[in-house]
Amino acid sequence: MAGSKPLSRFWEWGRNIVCVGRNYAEHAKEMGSALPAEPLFFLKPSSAYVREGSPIVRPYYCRNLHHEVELGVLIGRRAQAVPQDAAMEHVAGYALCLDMTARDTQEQCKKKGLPWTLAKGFGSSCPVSDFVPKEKIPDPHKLQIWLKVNGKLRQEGDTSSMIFSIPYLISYISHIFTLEEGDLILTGSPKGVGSVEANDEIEAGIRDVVSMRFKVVQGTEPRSLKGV
Ligand SMILES: CC(=O)CC(=O)C(=O)O
Ligand SMILES: [Mg+2]
Repeated sequence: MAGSKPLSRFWEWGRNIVCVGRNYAEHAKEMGSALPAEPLFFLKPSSAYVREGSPIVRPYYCRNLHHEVELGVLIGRRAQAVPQDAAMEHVAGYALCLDMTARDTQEQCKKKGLPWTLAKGFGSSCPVSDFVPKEKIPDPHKLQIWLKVNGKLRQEGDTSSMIFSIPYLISYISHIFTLEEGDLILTGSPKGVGSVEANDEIEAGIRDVVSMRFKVVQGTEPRSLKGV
């Protein structure tokens, strides 16, 4: 049961993972997407979580797995239709997160007008760092987030460049559905997203706060699905 586990192990709670897309202008540009007038968001299942020590598994149907480094905001208190000026009272803390994306699958989904679940919601699509209590981050809009693949810097972004601020996102989402204690909001990726292959090592961090490492492995097609 969710309430019996400490919030610092939020990945064990089985709560919602709410992802915001196109929240950095330069990332929207590199994807050839228009800037959103209102937040775009989608969900990952809670079984998408993966922690350091376990690998990121590239889905068998994916030929182009992309990394997206994002700041995660952990909800500490139920938020239902909260105004922006009260939104931060519902935050317990933060985590560094990856929104792993099967980019080729996503392109197909976009073309066919299908949801992004196959592209964004596969097992291990949400690697997360240790929990960082909010007292350790006086201003979440003044953080540098970065990501390296095999030691080479691929992404470096400043959370001050978000199009929609954290209070705006919490308020906006909480007017659509109730955010529960243990829910995590991924706030969107800065520019520099790119491919990873099996055996690559991803290292990512929030400068001076937290970092994490993950290995990528290739998933195999389940026998039972062959020919379906
Ligand atoms: C184009 C995307 O995949 C949107 C997204 O996830 C983002 O972080 O931006
Ligand atoms: Mg993303």
